[in-house]
Amino acid sequence: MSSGKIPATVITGFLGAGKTSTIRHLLETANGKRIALVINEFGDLGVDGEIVKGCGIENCEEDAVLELPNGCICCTVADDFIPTIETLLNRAEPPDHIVIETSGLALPKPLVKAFNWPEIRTRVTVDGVITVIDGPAVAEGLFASDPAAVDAQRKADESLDHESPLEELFEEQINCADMVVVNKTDLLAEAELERVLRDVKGELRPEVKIVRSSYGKVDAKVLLGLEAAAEDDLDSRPSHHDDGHEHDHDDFMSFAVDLGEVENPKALVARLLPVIAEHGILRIKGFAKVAGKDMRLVLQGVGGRLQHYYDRDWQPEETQSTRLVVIGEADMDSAAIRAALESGPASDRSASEEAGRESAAAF
Ligand SMILES: Nc1nc2c(ncn2[C@@H]2O[C@H](COP(=O)(O)OP(=O)(O)OP(=O)(O)O)[C@@H](O)[C@H]2O)c(=O)[nH]1
Repeated sequence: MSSGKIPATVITGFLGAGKTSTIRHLLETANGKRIALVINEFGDLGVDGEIVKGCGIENCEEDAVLELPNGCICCTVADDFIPTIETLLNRAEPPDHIVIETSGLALPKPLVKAFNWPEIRTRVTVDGVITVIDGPAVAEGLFASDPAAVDAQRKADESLDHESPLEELFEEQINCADMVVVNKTDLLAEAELERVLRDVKGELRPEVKIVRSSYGKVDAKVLLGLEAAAEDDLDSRPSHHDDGHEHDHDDFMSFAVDLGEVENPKALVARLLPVIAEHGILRIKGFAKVAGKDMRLVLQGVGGRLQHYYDRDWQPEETQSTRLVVIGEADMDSAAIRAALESGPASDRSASEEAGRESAAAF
């Protein structure tokens, strides 16, 4: 980059939209570029970092992945984010490019603003903000306002912010974008996709490019090198929080459950699906111990869609158990969800009796 600054790309997007998948593909197509990855995750299991570290991609060494597990990168800028970037910049061999994955609940604009902090301003620039969108979730109206609820809220208190937390986050993330990736096109009929593309386009600044993808398969050449210098262009990226209005951490919550050993993946899925549906769980992910298997099972749920696959052998130092992070809106009933998930077949439960350990945290 002509400025001599190291470029940084911010990858944002709602829970489960496909950020980690996009980053994996980016690393696979980076063509020898030395990329450092900063991963910020909501929930305390570090699932995304683990998945990327286990990827086996050439050029993707473990020390190139730094995790910021505190849930909301935009609110821990001074304590976590700036020191992490400084660490990367001060390495004997600094990276060619920094890629930052925000948690699905983070606001990108405060993060972009942080690139103006004197500690890093002269050495790094925001090459671009890339917002990954879950195409089917947009098509199903997950981020649209609920007119009845808004009306009821307005009647109750005129001064309230009338948008749903999901709608507001979606707007924050696309308002800040330099490029939007409409992902999961494999799950959309052409007409639905066209509608999503049209709707999203209507919300964006005119110069913002939209690309479509399936499983985040967008080449690094497309994603990197936008040269947006977004930190110099904050005014064109409107945010609900420009007036100093605080970013509310109480809209969403996460907690971890430990389900011991499961009989097989099918039984685990059968146990999870009705609970996800009944409680409107937004995201569930983690690793499972399957009876008789040496390999760890990765479990990924976005809304009612569940995927699982074995990624690698359990390591000797790891506790072989099923640990999942559950993420939802703040009013979800964590006690009922925990009870429902733990009431699987007795053989599935044996190892998890002491698992009351709740790492619940409201953000
Ligand atoms: N069918 C389909 N599934 C996808 C696609 N992209 C990602 N997924 C799946 O969606 C789930 C979530 O994908 P991730 O890439 O982990 O999403 P994320 O945005 O990083 O998730 P969080 O970091 O938890 O917010 C995984 O099970 C993926 O395999 C896609 O294009 N099509």
